[in-house]
Amino acid sequence: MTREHSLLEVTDVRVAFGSKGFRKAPNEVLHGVSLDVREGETMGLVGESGSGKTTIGRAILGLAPVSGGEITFQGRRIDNLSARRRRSLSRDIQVVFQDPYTSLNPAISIGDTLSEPLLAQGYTSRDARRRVGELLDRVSLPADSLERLPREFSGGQRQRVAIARALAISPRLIVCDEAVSALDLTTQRTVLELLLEIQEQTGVSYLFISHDLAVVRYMSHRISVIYRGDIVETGTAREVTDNPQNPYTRKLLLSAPIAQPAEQALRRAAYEREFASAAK
Ligand SMILES: Nc1ncnc2c1ncn2[C@@H]1O[C@H](COP(=O)(O)OP(=O)(O)OP(=O)(O)O)[C@@H](O)[C@H]1O
Repeated sequence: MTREHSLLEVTDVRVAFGSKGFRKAPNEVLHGVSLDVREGETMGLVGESGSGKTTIGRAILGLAPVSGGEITFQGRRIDNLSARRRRSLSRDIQVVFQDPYTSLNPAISIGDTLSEPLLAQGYTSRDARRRVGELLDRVSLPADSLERLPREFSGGQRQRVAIARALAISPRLIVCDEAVSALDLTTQRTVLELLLEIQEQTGVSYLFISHDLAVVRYMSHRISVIYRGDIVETGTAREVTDNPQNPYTRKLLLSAPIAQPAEQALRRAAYEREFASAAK
């Protein structure tokens, strides 16, 4: 499949912060980033803290100032949309954030949280109620969740609510920004399985952003690696993790836990040899 078939294309995107302040030099945090997400695939975006992952997600959502390059969705430019057209794009592109404790409004019941995007898209209250029931079922939350407030749910359950809200109006793309990072390992696993099942059933695409290469490898068809605002490597999940071309990717791999300790030791030794010879 070529880039012409991409659902989302980010091409040479630059983002700089702080340029409006008096005498403040703009701080460019994305230096011409390109990546694409195809229909029905999970594109993983991995890099260490501060490398620019969230900024890419925010640029796609129209929440970061794009100073160069372009972003297209289904072939149409979206980095320069009016607020009204941006709102209508939320039908197609949704987001699940990291923190299930702050991403839900604490004063709004789960039922209202889920019906709000449906009513905004013109659902009647009856159709919205029916759809909310389906969504709760889809993310395996009990039907009596409707009247309850977010504080009555665990972190994993709240993340299920956030996923149900993102799914409500059947988007084509969900940006998952560290969507499981705040959860314990067992809960992470069940939420990841849920995301995979949903993709299988609906064909939704994910841009799956995480600092954790093990999680990204598990979820993604392809992976882009970002380092200090530049994409340094893109390939299939297997290419990037079995045969990384960039030294930074190899470093990330060393810190990612893998199932076979012996393989990890070999990888580490090869990496250390390579760096020792590069340093000579
Ligand atoms: N609104 C902002 N104003 C100024 N600088 C910002 C803003 N948002 C992000 N940055 C800077 O941009 C850089 C990239 O941040 P970003 O949040 O995209 O990184 P990240 O890879 O997602 O990191 P993390 O995994 O820690 O969330 C950082 O140096 C950050 O300080």
